[in-house]
Amino acid sequence: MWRRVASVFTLLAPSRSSVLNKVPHNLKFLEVFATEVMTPTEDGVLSKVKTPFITFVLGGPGSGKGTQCLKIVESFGFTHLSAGDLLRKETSTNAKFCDMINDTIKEGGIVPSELTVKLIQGAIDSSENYKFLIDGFPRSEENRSAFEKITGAEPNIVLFFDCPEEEMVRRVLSRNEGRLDDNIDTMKKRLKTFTALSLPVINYYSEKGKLLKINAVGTEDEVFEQVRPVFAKYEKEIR
Ligand SMILES: Nc1ncnc2c1ncn2[C@@H]1O[C@H](COP(=O)(O)OP(=O)(O)O)[C@@H](O)[C@H]1O
Ligand SMILES: O=c1ccn([C@@H]2O[C@H](COP(=O)(O)OP(=O)(O)O)[C@@H](O)[C@H]2O)c(=O)[nH]1
Ligand SMILES: [Mg+2]
Repeated sequence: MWRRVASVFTLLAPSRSSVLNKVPHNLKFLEVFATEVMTPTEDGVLSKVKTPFITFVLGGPGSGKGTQCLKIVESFGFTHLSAGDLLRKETSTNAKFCDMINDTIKEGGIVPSELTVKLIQGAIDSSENYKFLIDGFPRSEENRSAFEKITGAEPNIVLFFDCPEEEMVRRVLSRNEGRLDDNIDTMKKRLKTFTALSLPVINYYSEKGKLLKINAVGTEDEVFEQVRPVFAKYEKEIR
């Protein structure tokens, strides 16, 4: 029997009310690409539970994460959650955090993990889908450990768009979306943040054998031809 799991975030957080509260707490997403676990229902019968398939999409600013995510959505039906978009949206709906988020983005810094994780968690919980691209998060080891601690979940796979700095600068400066951070001063700061705080996360997942490195140089379609086989290979298993 297939059941969709309403929340990914209860494996280590049993206080939240969700179908996953019934999953034994020591079960984690250790198996890369595994999307089902056996879990006892209320009457004690074991049944298959479909667990969310989480892909972290990482890479420097302007490396093409968002662009490739849209293509993955089109071809493979994932739900795209851009952490940056969630934070930008929060600035228009949450006066309390508006200035803090905008100032952090303008300075090329990283917003406190608890807020970002809460926004990602809310977006996953309110989605009917079970396949997620989490774009632009985690940006630091602290982000990563907060996500694991708060949600009890880990990504199934991690994509890394590897792009030279000069190319990222070129792309960001011609992005033309009216963003606060698409200027040369902020970009320099963002690149420093990326090297100092985000690369360690990428190395962490590389050591765990979860990292899929993509050469981000080339046309959008050329880059996607490297991305496509990753999802095509596992499409049946995560359906
Ligand atoms: N392969 C590519 N070649 C040239 N420009 C690209 C490519 N991929 C994306 N872009 C452009 O570069 C800019 C940054 O891309 P985006 O997807 O927003 O990157 P990120 O989300 O990593 O910051 C956008 O204007 C986008 O249209
Ligand atoms: O998990 C996140 C994601 C984004 N940001 C902030 O939002 C900015 C823009 O992020 P986004 O992912 O939209 O930028 P991109 O890399 O796509 O250009 C970052 O530089 C950070 O200041 C953050 O603090 N935490
Ligand atoms: Mg982006």
